[in-house]
Amino acid sequence: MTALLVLEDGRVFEGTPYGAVGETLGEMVFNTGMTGYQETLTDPSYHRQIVAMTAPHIGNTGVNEEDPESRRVWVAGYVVREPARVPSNWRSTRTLDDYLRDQGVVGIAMPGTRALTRHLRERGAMRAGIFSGDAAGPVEDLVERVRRSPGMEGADLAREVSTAEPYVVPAVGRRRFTVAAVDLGIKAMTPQRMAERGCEVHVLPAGATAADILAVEPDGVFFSNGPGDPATADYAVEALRGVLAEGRPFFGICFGNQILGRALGLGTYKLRYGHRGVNQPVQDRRTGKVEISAHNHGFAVAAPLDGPFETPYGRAEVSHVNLNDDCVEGLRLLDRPAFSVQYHPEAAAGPHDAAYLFDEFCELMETKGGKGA
Ligand SMILES: NC(=O)CC[C@H](N)C(=O)O
Repeated sequence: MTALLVLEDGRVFEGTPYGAVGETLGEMVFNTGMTGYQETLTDPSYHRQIVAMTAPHIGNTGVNEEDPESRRVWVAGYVVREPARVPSNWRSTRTLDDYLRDQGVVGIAMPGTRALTRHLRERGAMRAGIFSGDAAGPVEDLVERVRRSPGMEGADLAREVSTAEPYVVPAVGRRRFTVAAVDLGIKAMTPQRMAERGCEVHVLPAGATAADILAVEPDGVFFSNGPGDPATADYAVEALRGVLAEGRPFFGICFGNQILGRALGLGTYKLRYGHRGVNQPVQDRRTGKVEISAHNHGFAVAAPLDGPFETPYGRAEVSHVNLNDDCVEGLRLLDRPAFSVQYHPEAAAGPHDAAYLFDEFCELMETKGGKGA
């Protein structure tokens, strides 16, 4: 059986079905990680995106019960070059193909993942569709279907993936801090990394207001990663402004960094094809040290790179930059206890170079947060 990957600019790739058979639409992006495919599939930030893996062999270690970052697979579709024929790992309970089929994720295995990646690097991320079985038809019709689907700019998605109800992740060992974490698409490893450092993490739905957040009486506040266009998340910006006005310690990751940028009055913009993978070089501008880091973002904050700038909450600066493209990778307030990064210090499949940022959040809570240790 044939499967087709159709891009909005009319480019078509042929392959065979992988996972579920049928039709899916989404934004076409690529991920360069050599490892961590389960974490990628279950990262809520990939909601409404079709993800192509550039690593040529996917599924080698099968699927286990421990690595998912959330309750389900979120990618809208999955593109691989060659699926593993004989998955093998002591933790594996089934094959990736089975798992994708079970979760209803339409995918394609195709020889052209390298050509696809080069195309996206030149033309930028774009809308796409995978069609197989009864869904495959005349290519002109499929291109039309893709062109009629919604794009990522202007997409308000965080509330679609967030928890409906608040829940608590208990501290491992003695509780040192109470953290209010707003789930804009949070990954399981994030509260886990905080819990390991003695944080009791109260995870709140995306729509939480400043009053809801402060009602937890937190030592610190956290805003998570999440899908969609940060320019749409006015509710989160407003909630964060309330938190900053109170002077509570704040840490944000990815979408959380973009929301901090917006709360400071900065704009966000769409990158041509974004950063998705586990080997992006980010420089900490305080120390000059370079971290190899995990990324998943298609948007970025526009901020001055040439030194501190004024915001309604005092001075701020760009704390981290990406050495590949000078993109803003972190923000820090100089007069209040708040900072954020565009990349992923929790990185479950690694690398762990940026894990120190969780320690910095704990230090802020200890010195500026009231209750402390
Ligand atoms: N992982 C994230 O939080 C991604 C943030 C945002 N959706 C982006 O693509 O830039």
